[in-house]
Amino acid sequence: MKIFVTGVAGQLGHDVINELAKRGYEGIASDIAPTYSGIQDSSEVTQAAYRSMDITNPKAVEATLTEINPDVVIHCAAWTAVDLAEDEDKQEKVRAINAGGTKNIALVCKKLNCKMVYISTDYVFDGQGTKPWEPDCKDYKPLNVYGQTKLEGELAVSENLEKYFIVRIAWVFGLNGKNFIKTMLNVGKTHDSVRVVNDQVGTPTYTYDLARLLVDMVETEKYGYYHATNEGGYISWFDFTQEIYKQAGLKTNVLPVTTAEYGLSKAARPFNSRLDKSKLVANGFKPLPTWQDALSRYLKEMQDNA
Ligand SMILES: NC(=O)C1=CN([C@@H]2O[C@H](COP(=O)(O)OP(=O)(O)OC[C@H]3O[C@@H](n4cnc5c(N)ncnc54)[C@H](OP(=O)(O)O)[C@@H]3O)[C@@H](O)[C@H]2O)C=CC1
Ligand SMILES: Cc1cn([C@H]2C[C@H](O)[C@@H](COP(=O)(O)OP(=O)(O)O[C@H]3O[C@@H](C)C(=O)[C@@H](O)[C@H]3O)O2)c(=O)[nH]c1=O
Repeated sequence: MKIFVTGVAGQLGHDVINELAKRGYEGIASDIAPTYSGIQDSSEVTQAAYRSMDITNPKAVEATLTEINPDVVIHCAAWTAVDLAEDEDKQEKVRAINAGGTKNIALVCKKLNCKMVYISTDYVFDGQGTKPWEPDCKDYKPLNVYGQTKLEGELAVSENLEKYFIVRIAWVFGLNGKNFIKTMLNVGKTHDSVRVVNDQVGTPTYTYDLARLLVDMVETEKYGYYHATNEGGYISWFDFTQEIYKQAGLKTNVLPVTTAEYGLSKAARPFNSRLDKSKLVANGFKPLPTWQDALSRYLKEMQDNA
């Protein structure tokens, strides 16, 4: 199988290419930079075949994908800076990447009759109530520009293709790129205490674990919508921070606050980001390990790469 992966200079794409290499598949890595610009951790992705491609350029997407003619595209590239996406002067670019870029890829996948995986987010929902969101629920109501444009990307895939997987994930952490854990470790080293919201509830996703599931998926024809995060239960960002400091051996005091009390975010975020993952097991896929276990392996991975 030949698999084209976008967003390899980010968290998830990096681990997807490494998972493909581990399993003997031909992975072609892509991002917007002229050459691979992710972490130099001497893993396979640093040596993989690489194609620079701006997903917002339809001609470039058509030419690159047609030349490569992959069996599968795993589309991980996105604009992921949630607060910044709210800025009036950024919104056009955010939409061009998350919605337009995804449509460009979907249209070529249709022509080539190849499978497409689109990675989406808990932020397509409004977070009302406490019931976990099911993957086939259509009550979309994004609260922010990032979520709205990711939803537009989902629709571009589902309206144009039949051979697709739309996989919604949440609260992502991986070696290569920015995430909440890295932010909290930095804050923890310089502050005695930190305020963290305890009214937004979800479950983190470790890119290393998710990459395994995504490759399992593309080996099948079990198309459709899925939710995938680590197991281990639903938690708040406050709970997550407490466990991060505990496992990292930091003594920083974590103070629980409501989103209103925190007051520093530009973008509104869903309170209820609980994702129902039962469809994974129902369709024969192996769930991810617990987030507590994932966090411990991640802290070790970071230490080994320091
Ligand atoms: N991070 C999270 O918490 C979550 C992420 N997701 C989704 O998961 C997927 C993977 O996320 P993650 O790995 O964290 O993302 P990252 O932000 O780490 O990586 C995204 C990559 O896409 C690249 N990119 C941006 N614009 C373009 C473009 N025009 N053409 C080509 N590449 C481009 C970025 O490059 P550059 O940095 O130069 O802009 C970056 O390297 C995304 O679809 C995201 O929406 C879902 C839920 C949570
Ligand atoms: C840094 C910080 C954040 N927070 C809050 C802000 C926010 O509500 C929550 C998480 O902060 P972040 O900035 O990491 O959140 P955010 O960037 O919104 O994370 C989201 O990213 C996108 C890409 C997704 O798709 C989502 O699944 C989710 O992972 O924690 C605190 O309460 N205290 C703090 O010190």
